[in-house]
Amino acid sequence: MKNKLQSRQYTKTSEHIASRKRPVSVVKASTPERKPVRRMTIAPQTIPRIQQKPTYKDRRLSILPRRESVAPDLLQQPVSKLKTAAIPYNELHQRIRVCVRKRPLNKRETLSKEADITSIVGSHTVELHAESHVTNKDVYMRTAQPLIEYIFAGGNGTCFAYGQTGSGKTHTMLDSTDGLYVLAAQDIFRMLSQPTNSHLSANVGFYEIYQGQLYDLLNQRAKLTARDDGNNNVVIAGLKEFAIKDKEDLIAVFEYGNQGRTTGKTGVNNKSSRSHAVLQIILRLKDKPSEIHGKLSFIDLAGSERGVDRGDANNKTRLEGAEINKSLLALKECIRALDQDRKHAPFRGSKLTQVLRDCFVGGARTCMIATISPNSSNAEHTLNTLRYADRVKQLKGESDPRLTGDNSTDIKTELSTNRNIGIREEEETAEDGQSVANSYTMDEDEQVENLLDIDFPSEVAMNALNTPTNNNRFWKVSNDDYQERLLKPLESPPSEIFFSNLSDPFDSKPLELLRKQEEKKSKCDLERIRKFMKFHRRQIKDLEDCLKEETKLIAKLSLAINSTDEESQLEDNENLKQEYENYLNDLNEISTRVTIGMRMVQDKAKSELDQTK
Ligand SMILES: Nc1ncnc2c1ncn2[C@@H]1O[C@H](COP(=O)(O)OP(=O)(O)OP(=O)(O)O)[C@@H](O)[C@H]1O
Repeated sequence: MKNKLQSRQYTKTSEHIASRKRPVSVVKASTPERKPVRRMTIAPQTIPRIQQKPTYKDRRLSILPRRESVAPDLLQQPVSKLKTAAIPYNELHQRIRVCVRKRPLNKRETLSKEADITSIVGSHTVELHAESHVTNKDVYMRTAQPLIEYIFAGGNGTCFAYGQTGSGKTHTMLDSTDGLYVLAAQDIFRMLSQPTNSHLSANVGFYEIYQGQLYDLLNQRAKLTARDDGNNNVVIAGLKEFAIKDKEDLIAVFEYGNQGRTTGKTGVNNKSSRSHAVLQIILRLKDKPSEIHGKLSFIDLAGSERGVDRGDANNKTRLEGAEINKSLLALKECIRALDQDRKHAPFRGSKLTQVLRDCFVGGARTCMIATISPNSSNAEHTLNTLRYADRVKQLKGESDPRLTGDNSTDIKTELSTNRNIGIREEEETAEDGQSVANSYTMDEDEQVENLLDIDFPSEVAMNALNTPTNNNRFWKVSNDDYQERLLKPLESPPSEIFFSNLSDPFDSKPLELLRKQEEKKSKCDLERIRKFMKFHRRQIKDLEDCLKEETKLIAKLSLAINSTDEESQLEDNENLKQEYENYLNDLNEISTRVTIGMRMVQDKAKSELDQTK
């Protein structure tokens, strides 16, 4: 492979490849002794009920063919044939597709006799609910493959995996044997070999977002900047691309870049991604290589995690975890804004959302793969992921006939009309923001709390996995019949049952537990007040930090202005322009943080007020 690389366009980087025997920045976490993990156990008597309970079957849920029923040679066919053979045509016209994928129980979970409790989770708004026997190839057929034709028609496609740590995101997206990117490459090169596409060539770029900074994984981790090209497209300035001629080239380049990816060991995953990775396959016009014809991005998000998932993690891992959660919160905030049809979505809230912006707005096609773990101790994570998936699926735009299954619309025409459509990305103002998102100085517990607890109200929450909670935000029911069918059987034991290891679950004495719960309530009130005060203090501190940062920004810009020669050379002007642009970008980010923080206080205060009434 190396020879092949050297003989082709990789000669420039062959030294890098040769010199990089070890990953450049692999986080070498110590192998900590695992602390006992608080497990959520589900009382055995609830499990048969869960399994018997029929899944809520949604009309829109299309069940993936089982592995054995997928024609083995399906992938050998041209995509256009597949369009009619395996995938309904209108799927190409869906703006956002959502798939939920469950991984099998792992060895540790099997050994500790954890049950697979997710077989009943039917997320009724997603296109695909992939059980654990489903292969990457199967998932590919229903998610990324419909995007291939779209990028050849000149569009942008994005496929991203979201889920808790250890739930199978990397396995799905970036496995070097049958990750979605490998399967996509097969189809892309098959399409490229057709005479109609002889004017196109394929390139690859690969970068990661680590601790709020972009790093080029194919260029010695050079720092990168995300910019807007003025047409609502995100451009990663300085990203190094490599021309690729076949699938093997792509795998080689990927593996080279992947050595530089930041990974680390957590309590849940021995090789946990500590960064968000973005692999892009870019189609360019051969006679005008500066122009992008179409682009397909595979995004392997770092997993959401709680303190307990990190095991006995060192400080660095904890900080990484906090940053990961923060960026995922910012993503959630954008999805929320889009869903509420707000004029501005806070895409500048984090680097991740800046980069992901063009897969949610404009004419892009996006597919989200929500990965979930099957075991009971991850049930809350699982629910959270499902709520996320559900909310993404319900994004506005689906009702737009151009984005649903209007077969009469030619993809190319649609693309040209869609190109300039898009929600303008700007920082949100206090008036239109309705945020619960991030705060840059939240401690990690608070961040996790926000990520997991303040959530989208969703019907998905009404499945059997829902842990009973005092907070009834998730239990909004519009339809009596629905409540009758789904909620009633879930009138369940008190939440302690789900959180404590009962020696004999059949002797759980629910009445006694209820009494204890009542006793605890008065104590909780005081705790709650203290918790809120702590949260508020942190918000104030964050606000102060933001103001300090703004003052520094102005000082820096003044310095640049003062040191610019009045009869300036062209170069000086260029520098000043760049300085001013940086200043405005930074200011935007800080303002978003301030707005989000203030909104967060407002939301939380409101909810406290409701609870104290
Ligand atoms: N569908 C699957 N079938 C078989 N094994 C799987 C599947 N999904 C995940 N695994 C295995 O589970 C482990 C964790 O998966 P992976 O690293 O992909 O998780 P992740 O979601 O990317 O985690 P993190 O966010 O911590 O990076 C790996 O050993 C992987 O091989």
